[in-house]
Amino acid sequence: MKNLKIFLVFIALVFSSTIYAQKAKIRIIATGGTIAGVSKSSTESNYKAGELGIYQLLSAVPEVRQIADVTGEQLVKIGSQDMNDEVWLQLANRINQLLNEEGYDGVVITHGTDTMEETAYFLNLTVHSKKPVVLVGAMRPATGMSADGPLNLYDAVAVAANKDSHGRGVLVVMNELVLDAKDVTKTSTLGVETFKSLNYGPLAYIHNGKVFYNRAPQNKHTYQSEFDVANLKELPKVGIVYSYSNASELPMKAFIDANFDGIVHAGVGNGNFYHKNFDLAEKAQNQGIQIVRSSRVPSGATTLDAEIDDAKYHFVASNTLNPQKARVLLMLALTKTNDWEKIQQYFNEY
Ligand SMILES: NC(=O)CC[C@H](N)C(=O)O
Repeated sequence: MKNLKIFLVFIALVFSSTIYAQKAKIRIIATGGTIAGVSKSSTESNYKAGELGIYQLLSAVPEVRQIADVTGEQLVKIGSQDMNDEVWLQLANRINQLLNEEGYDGVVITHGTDTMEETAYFLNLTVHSKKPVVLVGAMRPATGMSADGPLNLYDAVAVAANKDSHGRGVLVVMNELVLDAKDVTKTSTLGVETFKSLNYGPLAYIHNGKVFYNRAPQNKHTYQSEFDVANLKELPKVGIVYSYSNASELPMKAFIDANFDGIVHAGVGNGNFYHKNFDLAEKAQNQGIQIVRSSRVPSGATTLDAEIDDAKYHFVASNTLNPQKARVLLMLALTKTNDWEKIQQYFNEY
């Protein structure tokens, strides 16, 4: 009887230690945003983003400790409208370190939603690992009624700890969906269902912490990426010019005069220009400023049956990349080359 008891305790110990050993080691990097936002009352719509620290966020979801071995660090505490190249470079380098040198199995980044899609795409091109990197945020502040942050954070850790998430590039987890960095975009200023993949649909849905994948991104990313920011102190200067009827040429002119390295044109329809901006863009390209033809239309590509002959003007078609993501790829492409054909190749591959 005594031997049986010792045997059972031994089995329980071995069993629990293997369960513990199997828990993925996940690092959370906190940057701010509404997920860490605080308002005066639970119904207050006016709030301050990025107030709470990482361990305060985690205390709202103790359940994450059941699915992963979670630790955290605070990189910055900002609303993501203030996201910038410097923080992007720090973030990419830190994630590469955590995954490739410090033995973490996955990284979750808490982030404001305003520019989350840009950060996701930047990391998709600069993190070199198959391990999951997940961005997560919230639309309601942490102190709001039915705050969406705790469930989103729980889901993000579940996705980061899931073996099926490997090799799918950087992911955005919001509102029980997994969305890929290239296609995801914010579509509503207020709704919790704001993030959508308008061209290809979500990669997976999540229910009770279980992740059900439907597809994998077809473009190159993360472990296949040839972009490396490890030794960069800054990124090339690329601006965005927005088009509309009777558009002014002043913004395009200002970027040219300020010697920007590239301009992304958020054109109308299939990437079309107001004629005065077209003339300026042609002139800029001849001076060595790269022009990417994107569109203000939320979905579809700027390539097929375009009214503009890109090969003639040496313009680069953004394909399905929206202007803010086309800017990210153009900045990274310009760290490698100033040849428009090579840049177009990057836009076809990434
Ligand atoms: N829902 C949000 O996260 C918006 C808050 C803030 N503007 C940000 O992007 O950080």
